[in-house]
Amino acid sequence: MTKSFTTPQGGNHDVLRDINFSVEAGEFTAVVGPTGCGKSTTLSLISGMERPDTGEVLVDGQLVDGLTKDVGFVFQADAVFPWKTVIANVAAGPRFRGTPRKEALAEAADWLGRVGLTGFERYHPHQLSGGMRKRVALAQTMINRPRVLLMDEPFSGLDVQTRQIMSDELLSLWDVTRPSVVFVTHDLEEAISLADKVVVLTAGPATVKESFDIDLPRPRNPREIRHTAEFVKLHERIWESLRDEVQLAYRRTVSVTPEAVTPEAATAKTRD
Ligand SMILES: Nc1ncnc2c1ncn2[C@@H]1O[C@H](COP(=O)(O)OP(=O)(O)OP(=O)(O)O)[C@@H](O)[C@H]1O
Repeated sequence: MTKSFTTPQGGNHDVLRDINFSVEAGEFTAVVGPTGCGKSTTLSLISGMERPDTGEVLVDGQLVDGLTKDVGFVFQADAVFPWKTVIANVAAGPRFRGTPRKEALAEAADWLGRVGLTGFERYHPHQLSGGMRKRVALAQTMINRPRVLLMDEPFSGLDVQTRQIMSDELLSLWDVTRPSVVFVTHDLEEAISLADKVVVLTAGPATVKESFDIDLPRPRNPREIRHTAEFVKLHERIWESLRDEVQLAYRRTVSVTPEAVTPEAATAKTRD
């Protein structure tokens, strides 16, 4: 698929160019690429929030044409309702679909147990730590049992230890309903430790540069697997592919002068 946006100057900014990859049912795919290359845009197209200019997104062979309940989304920012209690946040999806209140709350309590938040049902999100709010967001999404789970840097903003604990918990939750996952991250170690496949995107316009199978054993402890020789070898191979794109994207940002601030101008400048 291809996607362009109109720039504030009225020009055309090609964000995705012939991007093409598939995720098998129940597969965990991580997408890495330099900053600003089009990763979030890719997720918006898969979710149906945005439409591609050319090409199409298929989920289970069905054309994606707008948001569906089969696709769940966890963003960088916590998408929880600040005025609702933790349990009401998690019960929101089933309630919205018409599940009776008592049943929805029982189901929500169950999911809160799975993410280690039993006892915090009556708290409000601002009374929780960042890691706990992420757990609420995960339970809020997983309770809907999406067949496809899209995650956009879900653990950014958390400290390193909490991030690793959340990775661990994510894999345990994923095991419960086994959705197909597309997980966008800047962190290559995080990508390898979680995924079955890592897709490397080029500096924008994004296209798939290479795709790597991660044949590390499961069940996996994402904290411990990082110290194995197989992990280090995979990291070296994938970083080799990603490094050039990161450097290209970086050179573009530093070569943009105040009079050449449009993305097209920046691209033209670095490609001279
Ligand atoms: N709605 C929009 N209108 C105009 N331009 C947009 C829009 N959405 C994204 N862009 C542009 O598309 C490019 C890719 O953005 P995107 O957020 O997809 O990148 P990303 O790889 O997720 O970035 P990061 O890693 O920094 O989060 C950026 O240059 C951005 O400015």
